[in-house]
Amino acid sequence: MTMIIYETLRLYGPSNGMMRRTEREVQLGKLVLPASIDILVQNIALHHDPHMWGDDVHLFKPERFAEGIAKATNYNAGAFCPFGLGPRNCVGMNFATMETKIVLSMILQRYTISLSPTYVHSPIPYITVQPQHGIQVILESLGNDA
Ligand code: HEM
Repeated sequence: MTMIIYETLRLYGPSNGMMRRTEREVQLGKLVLPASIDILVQNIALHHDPHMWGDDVHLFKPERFAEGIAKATNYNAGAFCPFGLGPRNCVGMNFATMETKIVLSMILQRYTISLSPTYVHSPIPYITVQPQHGIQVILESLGNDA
């Protein structure tokens, strides 16, 4: 389940960028950034970069995390940052991950989930990344009272 959550956050994490401000002039690769400018660091771009993830970057492959985040990112700490990075990263990270696991476990004990034929795959950035037309799913009861 952890691998599925990671891969979902990689491809469709709600955050598509983090704001930062330069305190002083800094060199970033070939770029020289002046002091006091705002930068939008697009984690969504890092998560979709084939140089980091390979040619299958756009495929939903939870197994890429089978040996952990470090291995999946080839030990590049910045390549996977759905909750941001550094001292101002998301304070809700552990809560959100635990909540996701609890909710999924509760649903999967009672139902199977499949996508409805009416579902149209169209994630769009609108403050957060969202499914443009919603996510229509079909829940089928497993017939137990778990
Ligand atoms: C899947 C769920 C979530 C994702 C992907 C997410 C992602 C993020 C990201 C990318 C940032 C910016 C971090 C940075 O600038 O480096 C952030 C900040 C923050 N998040 Fe979340 N978040 C999630 C859930 C939550 C929840 C459930 C809470 C509260 C219970 C929360 C509270 C915060 C707060 C307070 C900040 C600001 C931290 C600061 O500026 O020091 N987040 N989150």
